[in-house]
Amino acid sequence: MSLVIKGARPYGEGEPVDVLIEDGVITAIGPVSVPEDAEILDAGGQVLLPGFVDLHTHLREPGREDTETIDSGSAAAALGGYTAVFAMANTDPVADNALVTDHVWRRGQEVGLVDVHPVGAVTVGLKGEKLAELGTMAKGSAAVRVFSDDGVCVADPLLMRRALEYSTALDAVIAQHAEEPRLTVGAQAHEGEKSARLGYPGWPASAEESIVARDCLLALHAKARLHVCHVSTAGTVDVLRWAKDRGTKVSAEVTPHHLLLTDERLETYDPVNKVNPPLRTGGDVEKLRAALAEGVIDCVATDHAPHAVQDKDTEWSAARPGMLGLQTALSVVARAMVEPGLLDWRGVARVMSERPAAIGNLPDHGRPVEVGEPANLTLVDPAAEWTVRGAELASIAANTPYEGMRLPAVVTATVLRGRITAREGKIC
Ligand SMILES: NC(=O)N[C@@H](CC(=O)O)C(=O)O
Ligand SMILES: [Zn+2]
Ligand SMILES: [Zn+2]
Repeated sequence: MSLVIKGARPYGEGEPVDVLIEDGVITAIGPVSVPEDAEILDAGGQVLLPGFVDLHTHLREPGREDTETIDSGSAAAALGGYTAVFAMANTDPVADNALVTDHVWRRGQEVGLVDVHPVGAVTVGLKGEKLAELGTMAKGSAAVRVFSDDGVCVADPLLMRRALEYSTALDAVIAQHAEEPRLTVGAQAHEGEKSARLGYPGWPASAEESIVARDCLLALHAKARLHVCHVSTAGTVDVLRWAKDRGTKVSAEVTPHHLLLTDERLETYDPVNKVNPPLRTGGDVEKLRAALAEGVIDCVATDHAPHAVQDKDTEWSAARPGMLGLQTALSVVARAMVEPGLLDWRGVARVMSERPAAIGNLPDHGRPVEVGEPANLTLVDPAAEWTVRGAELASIAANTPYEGMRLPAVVTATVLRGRITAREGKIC
């Protein structure tokens, strides 16, 4: 099986080249002689990047298949340019044992559109009381290497310390949803001028920053790897910089929505804007963008969080937090980072593919677009624009905060191990 991508610009640099892919591996770059049986993908000078890797997605299977399944979520991922995603453990039942994590992995391979790597829960039932069997999940067919109680924080410092210590023997990383629960009881929105004026109970920046600081110290002393989920405040950036400077093995992600949207959206009272952690201020957004450009924040992760209409389109306080993200991530990053000149396409490859693949221990993703490398690739038309319509996205749920927005940059094809999984907005 061979595929030729004709006239693509790797990383958006230089003159267009042809890329020959045989048996899932890039075998030639340049002007290539096209094998007779080869499939042709005409790139027309578009940008060729390594396939995107999402460290943080909620696929809702098992348990809430009315909002997303591994099937529908894989389609959304492929259409968004992803070749690998990490599916969070807050399903029902919780992915706190190898039975569930192996099921998620197997189902992802059956669907075959994207590698679905299950995240294992840190604690049994996400209850924060006792450690789950991390070792059994690591040894299963899913070979789990990322553990997280995302949705809730591992708040108990002793449990967090034990999880970090235990993870070192598994070469795993603990991904923390940093939210001190005692500081966010009843919280509904970023605690600030907007929430005060509009009457939303506040979610203070310090609830995130205090946990990140604590966990960085625990990780440093345990010589363990910590990953901070969905960084949302300027203060967290300062803590991360301080921790990295002292040699802490800490990595961090930021979501597309925290790079683009602010608590100005609270004015609408529309729960489509409700998310955890909450949308912050313009000043936070500016600092998050700079930190991502600089590398203090390592990568972009979507925190794709589908919710049913009845759980979302209700009064603000009753609505579930979370937003769709897989199919809009690239375009939002283009708007927030590429258009203002904070990242070029090589930088996009770094934050959406290379760094997340390295953090998630995926040897075959996030690799350079070079001969001998696995053909996990994404083709992007940087000049195109599109209008977001929740109903037209591949997800079962439709809770996008970008409804009706015109966004730059379109994913025109995704290639997984040499096979086209998505092309011109359609699943292959
Ligand atoms: N981000 C959210 O607002 N919601 C996530 C949970 C989480 O990421 O904390 C969800 O599972 O819906
Ligand atoms: Zn979270
Ligand atoms: Zn999440």
